[in-house]
Amino acid sequence: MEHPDSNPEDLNSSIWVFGYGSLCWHPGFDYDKSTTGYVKGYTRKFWQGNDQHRGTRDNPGRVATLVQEPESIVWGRAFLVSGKSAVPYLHTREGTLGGYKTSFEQFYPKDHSDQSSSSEDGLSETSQPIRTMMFIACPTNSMWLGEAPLHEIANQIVSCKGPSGHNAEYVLRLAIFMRENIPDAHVHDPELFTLEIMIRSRLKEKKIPLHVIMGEEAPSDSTSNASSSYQDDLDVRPVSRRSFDFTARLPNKNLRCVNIN
Ligand SMILES: N[C@@H](CCC(=O)N[C@@H](CS)C(=O)NCC(=O)O)C(=O)O
Repeated sequence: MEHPDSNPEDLNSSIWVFGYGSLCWHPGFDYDKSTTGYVKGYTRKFWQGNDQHRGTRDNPGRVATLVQEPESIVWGRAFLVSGKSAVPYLHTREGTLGGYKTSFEQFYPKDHSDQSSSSEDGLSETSQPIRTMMFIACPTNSMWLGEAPLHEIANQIVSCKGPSGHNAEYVLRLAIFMRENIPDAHVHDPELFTLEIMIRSRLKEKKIPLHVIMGEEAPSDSTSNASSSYQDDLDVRPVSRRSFDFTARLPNKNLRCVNIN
């Protein structure tokens, strides 16, 4: 892990940013291209508290961070950003408001190879690893919640919501993104998908309709049938694996606390 002091980002040049939480399905900034892939030596945990997007000061939600784990990898999505507004936006969203710190790691595109690649942005048929900036929550930040049994984390997530929506939406959309875009996603991150099952089960027990959690309109058939059974199948239309149509299908909502201008 490199630290930014040795490599201040030059706002006039392009930079790759790695996302592994809401950035996968809700980047919130313009980018030139993006691709899926992974970083090595980390595991994804829902150990960072959040009262700006998915919780409140009195009832903070849990969002993703990375914890170092030598033999693990974390799949996510990298973005090539060149605009001057993306990096300041991310520092505000992730750093100032989210308690995350900047670090730099090697990102391995899903089609990477150790062969040399001449492309200027590092992406080509046989892409080499790419140096990316990412945002990681450290245990010393004021919102850190840390480790807890997964069932307790599931209970907390199901009971939290904030200005950007329900905490359960945050986890479910990440799980859906991974399942739809990462090969064998469940193999690489069993904890994410176990948490997804726990959350879905608790929502079903509480009879909380998924469209409410996901901030979507009620499915058309549920309005016609008053006694409709619990809607536990997300209206997830087939997504193209080519260009992340996934994000195009999300309800168009800006992060209320941070507006990119
Ligand atoms: N840094 C991680 C996590 C980012 C993240 O989830 N940040 C939260 C808290 S600051 C956020 O922006 N949430 C927006 C939302 O929940 O819609 C990533 O690369 O995706």
